[in-house]
Amino acid sequence: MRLLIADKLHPRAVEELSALPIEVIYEPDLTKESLEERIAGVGVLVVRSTPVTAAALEKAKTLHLIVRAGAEYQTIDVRAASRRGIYVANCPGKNAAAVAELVMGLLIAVDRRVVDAVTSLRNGQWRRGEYSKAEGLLGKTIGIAGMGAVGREVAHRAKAFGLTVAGFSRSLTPMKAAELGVVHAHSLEDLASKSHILTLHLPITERTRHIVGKRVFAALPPRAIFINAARADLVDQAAMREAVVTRGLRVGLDVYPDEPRDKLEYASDLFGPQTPGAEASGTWSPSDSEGFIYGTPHIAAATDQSQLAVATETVRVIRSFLLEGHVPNVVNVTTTSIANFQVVIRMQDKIGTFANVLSVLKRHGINVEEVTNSVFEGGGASCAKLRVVSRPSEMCLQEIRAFDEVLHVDVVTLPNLA
Ligand SMILES: NC(=O)c1ccc[n+]([C@@H]2O[C@H](COP(=O)([O-])OP(=O)(O)OC[C@H]3O[C@@H](n4cnc5c(N)ncnc54)[C@H](O)[C@@H]3O)[C@@H](O)[C@H]2O)c1
Ligand SMILES: O=C(O)[C@H](O)COP(=O)(O)O
Repeated sequence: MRLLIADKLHPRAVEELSALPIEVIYEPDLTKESLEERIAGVGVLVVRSTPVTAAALEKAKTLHLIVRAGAEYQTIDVRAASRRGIYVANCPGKNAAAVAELVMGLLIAVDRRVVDAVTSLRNGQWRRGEYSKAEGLLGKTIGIAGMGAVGREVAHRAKAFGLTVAGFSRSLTPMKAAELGVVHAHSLEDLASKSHILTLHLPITERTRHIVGKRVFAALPPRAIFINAARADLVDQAAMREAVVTRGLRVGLDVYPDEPRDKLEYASDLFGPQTPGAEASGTWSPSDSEGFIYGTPHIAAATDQSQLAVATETVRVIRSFLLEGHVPNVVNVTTTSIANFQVVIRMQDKIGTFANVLSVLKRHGINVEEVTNSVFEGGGASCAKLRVVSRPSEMCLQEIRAFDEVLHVDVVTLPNLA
């Protein structure tokens, strides 16, 4: 089987994967288009940001597994993969600490205007008076939108800074919030109204796209700090820029709607003065009463520690798939079965017995949802458990029992766990 790594992956993981019984091809510079040309004949695919499209999957006749070496999997057409029976897995939480570290870095950088202070020193200035004007963080409230892996890491660090933490998340109940030691918010606007600092750690979905707009910015107090190291499309960019001008919003970003891929240039007016008509010169820096935007070029997850953790998890997923047939962190296998009954069949472990049983079920119109088969020591007998939607009739069971190799047949009703 062939394993294609279509993005940069920590060298230690590439080395470990090469020790597995699989041919490893490392092509870190593949793009959406070139992946389409290289995917034929591949059994396992590893990607980070390289998109995996339905068109590529059309050509992936031998593909079994796609591993996204990162937190999310929006860059993969999971529906198209599911239609072809291809497993998709990710590496949840493995880069959370790195993202939280950058969030804290952006927070302090914004509050103290660190970037401008350094730029000023680089220009041979000593503007101690100007850069001594800062608000401080102690005792303020940080609102965390999305209390998943990253959100929790941010909460942990924020508490160490003497901040009160408030949280809003899909499954965060008041009781859960109390357990985590955070103030519960019932909506994003409620969170903003409770916070001096708002940081986003939500995934991008149909429900979260542009979830942060005018109303959320209006609910924040003047001169609030807003951090987005999650996804740019969570935010109405025009509303954010307007809040910088009208409410003195101070912003720290790691993600952008128009991030360049495969280019080293990024011409943007985001980091200069936001007031319409204001002159953007190389020496412009915001005053202590003005809103502004700081940014990093999508580097939140990019520490060596985090890349190694993600790569190690990638190896674990692939090793488990290859050696145990089990896919950890799989995201596209249904977790709710529609099966209502389990047919338990003990039989002699002989060629054709199982096929005979299946052909009887087929003749009686019984759809098998799941199958497990255990072979007993010595290899003489096996026990198959077939989960089915409808109860097989007595006649169907008698036909199965009639095979000489079938030792015992039973039907049990599955518990309804819903
Ligand atoms: N800048 C980077 O390099 C970088 C790195 C890692 C992750 N990220 C981004 O950060 C996001 C968070 O990462 P994570 O690892 O914490 O993910 P996660 O899945 O662990 O957490 C996401 C949280 O959002 C909540 N959520 C989902 N939909 C919601 C909704 N409609 N309303 C309210 N809450 C909702 C979930 O319940 C969960 O608690 C990722 O989705 C990714 O977009 C960015
Ligand atoms: O989703 C993620 O894990 C981050 O955005 C990091 O993406 P990257 O692996 O492409 O750096």
